Amino acid sequence: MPRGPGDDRAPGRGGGDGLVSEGSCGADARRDRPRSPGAAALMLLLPATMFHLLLVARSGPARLLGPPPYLPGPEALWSPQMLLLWFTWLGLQAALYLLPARKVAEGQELKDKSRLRYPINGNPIYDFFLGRELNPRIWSFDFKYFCELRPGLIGWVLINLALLMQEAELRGSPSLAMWLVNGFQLLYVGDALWHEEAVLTTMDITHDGFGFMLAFGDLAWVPFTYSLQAQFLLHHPQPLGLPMASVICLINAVGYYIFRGANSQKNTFRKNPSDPRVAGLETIPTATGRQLLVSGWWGVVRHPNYLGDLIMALAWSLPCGVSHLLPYFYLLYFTSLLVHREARDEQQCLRKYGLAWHEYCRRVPYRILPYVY
Ligand SMILES: NC(=O)C1=CN([C@@H]2O[C@H](COP(=O)(O)OP(=O)(O)OC[C@H]3O[C@@H](n4cnc5c(N)ncnc54)[C@H](OP(=O)(O)O)[C@@H]3O)[C@@H](O)[C@H]2O)C=CC1
Ligand SMILES: CC(C)CCC[C@@H](C)[C@H]1CC=C2C3=C(CC[C@@]21C)[C@@]1(C)CC[C@H](O)C(C)(C)[C@@H]1CC3
Repeated sequence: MPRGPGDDRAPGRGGGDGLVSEGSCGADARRDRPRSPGAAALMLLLPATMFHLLLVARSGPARLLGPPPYLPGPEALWSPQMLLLWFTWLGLQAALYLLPARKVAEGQELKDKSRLRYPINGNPIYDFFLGRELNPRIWSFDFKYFCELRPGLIGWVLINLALLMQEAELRGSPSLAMWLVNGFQLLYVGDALWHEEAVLTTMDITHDGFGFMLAFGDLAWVPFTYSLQAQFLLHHPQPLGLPMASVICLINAVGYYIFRGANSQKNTFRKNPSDPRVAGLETIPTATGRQLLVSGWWGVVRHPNYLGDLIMALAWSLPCGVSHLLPYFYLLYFTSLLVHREARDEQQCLRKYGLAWHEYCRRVPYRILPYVY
């Protein structure tokens, strides 16, 4: 297909005009996707879970495993003003996304050897859940890339801030636990935005379609479920002494050090294997010409970045004390998400690298937690 106006792909074989199409830009993410019957259930269960968590967080007993303390009336669930506010927020983020980009980065190589450009300043039910379009775009607006980092993540820390300010109004000043949760999660979101380009090498951008999971995940699950600890603390203040707060800060620092170190090492290596920061690392050659790191962070376990992320998830829950299970929901959900994600990535890498991946698994036998898993 001839390259039309607004084509956002770097030169390469294949057609496509930057619009969503069946061509290279409309790459179909379903190619090698195993079927799973759970998608329909998840599309009902996930919104219900999110509402249950938010209702329980506001209730006195805060019993995660019990029935919701009350069911709000329609007037509490529907507000034209809130809908307008949400679309205004989305519109603002979309407008900021469309501002002239300081830099334009190229994405991962597509099947037709072309690469999409991203400004740097997302069976019928199952496909709907996991998405069909790998790169849903209208001209240069990439819906998956836009949703991945901006409205949900920035919305998450804004909700946290609103809860911190509400606690200040309620109790005179925010609690130390609320400050910690706000600070840790602001660091996490700020890091994601600072390393915006790194999202181009994540599975969501390179492999997953933009369907219900990523749309709901980015726009609802992240802002309203990831702010659960702050929600809980507003309604269930927790005493936290400086010694314990210091230990929790250390745990978060260790997690962030591993998370950032591992992600930056792999992303630097993928962008330029000769970069002095990674050139000395031991690698395994593969038939694709790409190499696999087998020393450094990626020689400890096969997903060191997941380990760092999980350690931070623990640090986000600890300020909420141990009297309730609710604040640990994120850690439980996130562990299952990353275990499932690691298994999906494992299958993709086995297809990509064959014997080289077997050799990597032999040399680095643990997936996420050394000597455990
Ligand atoms: N907070 C949240 O809700 C979530 C956070 N995350 C975080 O997102 C980050 C990215 O995770 P994710 O997108 O799953 O994927 P990863 O960043 O872990 O990337 C996986 C890819 O990295 C490459 N790779 C794997 N092993 C090696 C190696 N030894 N040497 C070189 N390249 C290797 C492979 O791709 P290739 O070889 O093709 O380059 C593989 O497919 C993680 O830190 C994770 O914790 C993820 C999901 C949810
Ligand atoms: C609702 C479902 C059960 C689960 C939906 C999962 C999504 C919420 C996550 C899938 C991958 C994500 C990533 C991040 C946020 C959560 C989602 C969208 C991420 C942007 C968080 C910040 C990190 O620094 C990152 C590495 C950029 C993450 C990329 C993956």
